[in-house]
Amino acid sequence: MTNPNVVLHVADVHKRFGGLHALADIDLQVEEGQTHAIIGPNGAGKSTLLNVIIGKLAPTSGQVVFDGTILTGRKPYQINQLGIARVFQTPEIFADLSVLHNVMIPALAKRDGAFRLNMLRGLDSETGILRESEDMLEDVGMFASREMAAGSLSRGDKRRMELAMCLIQHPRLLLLDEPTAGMSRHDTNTTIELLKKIKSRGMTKVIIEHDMHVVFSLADKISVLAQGRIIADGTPDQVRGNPKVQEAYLGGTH
Ligand SMILES: Nc1ncnc2c1ncn2[C@@H]1O[C@H](COP(=O)(O)OP(=O)(O)OP(=O)(O)O)[C@@H](O)[C@H]1O
Repeated sequence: MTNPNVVLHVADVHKRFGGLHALADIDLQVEEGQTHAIIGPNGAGKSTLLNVIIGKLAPTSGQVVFDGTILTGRKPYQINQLGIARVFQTPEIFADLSVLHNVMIPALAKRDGAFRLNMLRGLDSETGILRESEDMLEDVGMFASREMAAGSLSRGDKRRMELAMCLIQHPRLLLLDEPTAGMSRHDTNTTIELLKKIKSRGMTKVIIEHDMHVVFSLADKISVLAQGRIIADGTPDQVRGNPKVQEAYLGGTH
C-alpha cells in the first residue's frame, strides 16, 4: 500500500556500468520531514544512488518520483527547480566575493529562474534578499564572517556557507553528501547541531555519511546499501541490531 507521507520514491531502480550492477532493485521511500540516511561500505553504490536522484545519472531501469512528479529523464537544473538541492559536492562558489554575496546569488537565481552574470552588479540594491541572506548567515553561525572573501574561509566555515547557499533556496528536499567529511570532531559536532536545527524546521533530508556518530545522531530512518542492494532499512535501532548490517558494514572496514 502506498504511504501518503512518502515524498521521494526511488522505485525499482537498476544502474549498470557495463558489466557492473552498481544499483540493483532499489526501492527507497523517504517520508516528508524525515532525515533518511543512506549508509554502506565503500563502493556500495551510495553516490550512484544520489546521482540518479538528482538527475546526474540516468538509471538503466526504474524511476524516481518526487511528490508525484517523475524526476527520471529531467535535467539536474529542472530537478533543482522542483525543490531538490544538494549540498557539499563541488558547490559553485565565488571565491573573491564576500560570504554574504555568495549567499545572495542563489537566492536571486531562484527568484529570477536562472543565474545571470549581471546579477553581480546590483547585489547591494537587493535589500530584501540581502536581509534574508543575513538572517540565513545568522542561522548557520556565519553572520560575523559575512564580509570575508568566501575563498579565505576554513573548510568548516565554507561548508556552513554552502549550507546557507542551499537553504536560502528553500528546498523541500535537501540531499547531503558526506556533510562532515574531513572535518575535525569539533566542526562535526557543530554541523550535527546545525542539521538538527534545520530538522526542526521540517525539511526532508537524505544524507550519505560514513561517520556513524553523525548518522545515529541525525537519522530517523537508515537504508543500508551493500554491493548495490538495500540489505536493510528501518529506524537506527532496527538497523543497529540487524546481523546482516553488522556483517556487511559495521563489522567491516568502518
Ligand atoms: N561512472 C562510473 N563508471 C563505472 N563504474 C562506476 C562509475 N561510478 C561508480 N562506479 C562503480 O560503481 C560502484 C558504486 O560506486 P559508488 O561511488 O556509487 O559507491 P559509494 O557507495 O558512493 O562509495 P564510496 O563510499 O567509496 O564513495 C563502484 O564499484 C564504482 O567503482
